[in-house]
Amino acid sequence: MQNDFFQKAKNHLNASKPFVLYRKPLETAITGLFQSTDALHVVTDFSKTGFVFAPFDSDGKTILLQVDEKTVTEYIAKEVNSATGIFKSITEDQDQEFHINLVQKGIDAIAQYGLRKVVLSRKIEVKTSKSAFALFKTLLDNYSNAFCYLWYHPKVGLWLGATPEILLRTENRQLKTMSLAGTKKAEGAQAPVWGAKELEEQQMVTDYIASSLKETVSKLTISETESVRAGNLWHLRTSVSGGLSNYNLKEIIAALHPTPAVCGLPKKEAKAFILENENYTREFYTGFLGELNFKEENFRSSNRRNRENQAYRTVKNTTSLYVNLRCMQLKDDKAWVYVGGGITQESDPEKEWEETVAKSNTMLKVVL
Ligand SMILES: C=C(O[C@H]1C=CC=C(C(=O)O)[C@@H]1O)C(=O)O
Repeated sequence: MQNDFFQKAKNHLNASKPFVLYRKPLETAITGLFQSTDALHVVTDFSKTGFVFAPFDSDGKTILLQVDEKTVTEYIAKEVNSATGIFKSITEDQDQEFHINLVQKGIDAIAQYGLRKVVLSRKIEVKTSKSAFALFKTLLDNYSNAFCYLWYHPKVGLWLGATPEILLRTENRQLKTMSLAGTKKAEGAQAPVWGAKELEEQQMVTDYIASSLKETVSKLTISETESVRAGNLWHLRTSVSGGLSNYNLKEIIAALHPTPAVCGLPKKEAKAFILENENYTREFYTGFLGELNFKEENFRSSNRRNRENQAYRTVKNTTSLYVNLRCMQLKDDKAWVYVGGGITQESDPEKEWEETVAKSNTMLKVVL
């Protein structure tokens, strides 16, 4: 079964037809969605059904993969060696100098122009001889609590990732989202002791999400903040949930994306700073991806006295979108790995550089 699943995807890739393979966090089922033509469908109002792939810059095109065929199979993850190395790219020395200067510029802009936080990132180019499918399986084996995917469209490109961050999940009129920010390298199994910089940086994301959803969400619930592990890193996470008074996905997405976990605060100024000062275009890194308006069927049986067993079928409308972090783009024998981090007044440029090195390990350890 699993061979057929991957063979079908390989055939699609060879025929230059769009598809996506993915596994949700802590699940064993992998899903393949296949589009039968190479048409480029663009999302305008988020009312259609399909798999969305959206860029960081919301002025860019959000792609919709139309589901002409769907297959699901079980994937038994292989045991992996959890050792991590330090992988150096060819241009690391120039990259380091540029990134440290960029972070310093960000800190200066925070002091001078009323920015509170800006997320600054870079792109690392490495050579790889591994196939997209081999890389995807290694992601599945290594990152069981991430959303792992392999996405392809002949007119856009080939992307892979293992992201720890949900943008949003809706089930009918229930909404769940999260604020994920703050990073520390894992040393042993113990959660780290967080510093004021990380706590403040993550709190800004929580406050922003809560205030952005104020109008559209009733009974907003904000959880305690907890430490969560993603590969060799720890992050701070707060869950946010509530009921949607008005189900308008386009509005909700516009209110959330891009959150200060990937852009900054105030949003408009931080985005302008990023577009002007990063020396590359993020494309789909720090965008979002996932299932849009899927129908989930549930069967419940009722065993009431004096009645035959009856099965009730309920259909839920669900959307599950993830932020495109810990990801890479593949082209020929090259992989571009994308990494960034949140800069605040308290940031130390050297440490921010090291944080991006640690984050890049998530992808580089599977590529090299
Ligand atoms: C922008 C990235 O991470 C975000 C998500 C978690 C922690 C982050 C941080 O500590 O800066 C970032 O906000 C990235 O991994 O490329």
